[in-house]
Amino acid sequence: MKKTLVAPSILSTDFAFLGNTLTIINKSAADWLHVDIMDGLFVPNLSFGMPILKAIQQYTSKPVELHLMIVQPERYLETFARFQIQQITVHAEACLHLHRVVQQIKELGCKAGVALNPHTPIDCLEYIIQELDMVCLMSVNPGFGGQRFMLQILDKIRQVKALIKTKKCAALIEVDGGINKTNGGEVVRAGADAVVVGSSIFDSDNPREAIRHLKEL
Ligand SMILES: O=C(CO)[C@@H](O)[C@H](O)COP(=O)(O)O
Repeated sequence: MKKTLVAPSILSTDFAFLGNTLTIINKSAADWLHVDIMDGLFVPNLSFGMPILKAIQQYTSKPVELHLMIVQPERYLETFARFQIQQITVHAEACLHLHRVVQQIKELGCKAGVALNPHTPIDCLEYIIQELDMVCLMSVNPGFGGQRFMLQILDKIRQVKALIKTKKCAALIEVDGGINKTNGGEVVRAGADAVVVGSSIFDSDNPREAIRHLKEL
């Protein structure tokens, strides 16, 4: 049976022990590392920038997905791509010309993902989904870890799944925010290929085991 792809979000880890956390993730069944970059404008929070990203790259053995919660992310794509990032995910709401940004990401040799805030309808994907490696559906308002999963996103997952089928394309569906072992099964049954999980992994006594359980969703 197909296993769920699991991307631990390091937003809710203790940064004083970032090296230890990365070692745990390296030894786990996690499929990639989800790294949230926030600008304090697109979302009401700041996370981290290039120095931390450099440190992450030195210690992780997992592919890295950068989730850019920043306005006009095209300003930083080249700089980010230098960190051997596997995928860059930008918000449709934050790009003036989404298609151009997706092209730029691909020209830089990275996979391209587009994230949608919970309230954003999926219409904006219709003429671009064929070119995407991934659609990231936010199931919380972006900016903070530890929030409650928004149930209405289950329907949105089904809608994107149907769009992918209609367009006969290969984009994966990633769902991000408030996911745990209790609600995760429903998220996967609705059509998610990948889940981004922060608190439920890093608040547990055994993050490696928590990741293993999520893979069985
Ligand atoms: O992007 C975000 C929040 O903005 C997410 O990646 C969260 O960091 C996931 O953490 P939990 O909701 O699982 O705590």
